[in-house]
This record gives sequence, C-alpha cells and structure tokens, in this order.
Amino acid sequence: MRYYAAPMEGVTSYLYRKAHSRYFKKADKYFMPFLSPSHDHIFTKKDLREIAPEHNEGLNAVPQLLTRRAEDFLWAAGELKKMGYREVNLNLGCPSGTVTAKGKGAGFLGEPAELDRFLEEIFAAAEVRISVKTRLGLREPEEFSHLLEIYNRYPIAELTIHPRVRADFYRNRIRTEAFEAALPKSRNPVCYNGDLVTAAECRAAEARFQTAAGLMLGRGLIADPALIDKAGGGPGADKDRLRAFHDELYQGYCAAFGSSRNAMLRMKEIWFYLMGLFDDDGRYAKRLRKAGDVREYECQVAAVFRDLALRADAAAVWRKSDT
Ligand SMILES: Cc1cc2nc3c(=O)[nH]c(=O)nc-3n(C[C@H](O)[C@H](O)[C@H](O)COP(=O)(O)O)c2cc1C
Repeated sequence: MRYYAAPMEGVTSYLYRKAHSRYFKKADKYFMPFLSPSHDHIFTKKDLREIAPEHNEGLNAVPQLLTRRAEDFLWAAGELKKMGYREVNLNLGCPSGTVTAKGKGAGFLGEPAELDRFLEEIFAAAEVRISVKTRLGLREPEEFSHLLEIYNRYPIAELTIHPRVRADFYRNRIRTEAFEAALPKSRNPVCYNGDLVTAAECRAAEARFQTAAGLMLGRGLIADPALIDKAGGGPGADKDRLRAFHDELYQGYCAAFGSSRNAMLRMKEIWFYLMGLFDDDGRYAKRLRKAGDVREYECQVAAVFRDLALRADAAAVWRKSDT
C-alpha cells in the first residue's frame, strides 16, 4: 500500500517535509498545504518558498490548489509544470467558513453543475496530472453519488476521499461505510484519508480497502512521525531520533523566520499533535502550550524528552479538544 502525507496548513511546510523524510520513512507522496492562486497570477513569497524545487528535492511533493476559477487553476498548474511538478492536487475539502463562503474547497461541492464545468475546463487544457481531494458533500453524505458521477467523467490521477461532509469539519464520526461503498464505483484510483492514528488502524484500512491506491495520513503522522515505518512493520521512533527531528525542524524555522519566537509558535502547532506520543497526563502539554518565551519553550521541550516515556501508539489527543 502506498502511504501519503496529508497537506496541513500551518504544519506540513517544506521544512517539515524535509526533516520528516530525513529521519523517518519517506511518504510516497507529500501533499503540500493549499495555495490560492490570485487573479493577478502572481505567487506570493510564501508560496514560492513552499514550491521551490530546491526545497522539495528528493521528495515526491504534490502542490495543492484552492480555487474555483479554471483560468487561475490553469495558470498556476502551468507555472508548477515549468518548475518540474507532474501532478497538481485540487482542494475540494477545506471546510473553513471563509473558504466555503466563496464557494471554494468543500463549498464547491454544493454547486455540482459549476464544479462539472470547472473540471471540464481544467481537464481539457492542463498539461499536468490532476488529482482531487474531496469530502462526501457539503451537507449530506448522499450527495456523493452525484459527485462521483461527475468525477468519473474525468481522468483524475487519484481521488482522495475524506469521508466526512463539510458540516463535520474534522470531528464527528468518520463515515467509513460511505467510503467503502464509493470505492468500487470510482473509475479513477481512490485514496482513503481520515482518522488513521496507529499502525493497527493503518493495517486494518489496508485490509478493508484492498483496491485503494493509497492511504493518506494527516494528524496521525504528525503525532507519530514514524507511523509509516510502523505500518510497514518497522520500528517506531526512539527519543533520540525524535529529538534530532525536533531540533532540526526548530532550528530550520529559526533560520527561515529569522525569529526564534515565531519558530516556537510554529513548533507549538506540531506539539499539539506530537504530545500524543508521550505518556503525559496533560501537565507537560499544558506547560509547553503556555511557554511564553523561547527559553521557557526550550526548557519544557527538554523536560518532555527527559521525563516522559513514549507510548507504543500515539493517543489522538486532538479528539478531546475537538479540532
Ligand atoms: C490544521 C489542519 C490543516 C489542514 N490543511 C489542509 C490543507 O491545506 N489542504 C487540505 O486538503 N487539507 C488540509 N487539512 C485536512 C487534512 O489534510 C486531512 O484531510 C484531515 O486532517 C483528515 O485526515 P486525518 O484524520 O488523517 O488528520 C488540514 C487539517 C488540519 C487539522
């Protein structure tokens, strides 16, 4: 089974991809957090840093676009092709209110006729492979049968399905049975995404979705960066490897931001998930979260590595706070 790293805005930057692939089993694909191509067809500095080929060397990195304008998608896909990318992913899953209000991300799923026209235009003209990351619908999982009819009209390189609707955000029960029903009906290769946190869960998904082209890991992989190693029967991470990974990432952010404070804030996003791998009753996580300056942050990180044992499987600590 192929394992992919999910795009996570604010978490899976190019520095994250680089450090992850250096210390742990490389994902077969790393999907990048979305870029929103602007009407004036200029990438921002931040976008350029993410997609720079030299920042993604040696990785199968896939840029993702969030837009509902075919013209803007085609411009960005053309630029990405010039940079050497062979696949571009379309975001049809983002549930954020500011995104869906503009009919983008999961919001686009509520306008199937528009979406069909958009897909027709981009598939007619794009010179790169186009993959799609979708939810089951905007409001109801029943919307998916019509959406799948539309997807089946186009040669989608890979259709990643996160079996929730927009209204579920990233919480609520995952609708596994809806994914299972859709899998044989897709004419395009399908990838599963959602709530895989332990190696046992990954292996169960492999067994249950044998015809799937891949499994995409999001929060579970941030919580346990060795999850792909473990799913393949390999060893988990020890504290030394995790510490080296942490330090490389932290130092990378300090250098890239020119500010250790901003680097600390970025690292706290990662710790929100990564604390799940440590046997903590909540006290260390709280101290880390509350660290007000860099010295305090570094002390708390040292304490976590010194005092806490690693769990065999990461705990999905984010479920408690309903992210
Ligand atoms: C903080 C955060 C940022 C995310 N950013 C993106 C994104 O940029 N593009 C995207 O398609 N999905 C994004 N997602 C969704 C994830 O890619 C994934 O679909 C979701 O977390 C469910 O998978 P998981 O249960 O394995 O985490 C994001 C999710 C989270 C929690």
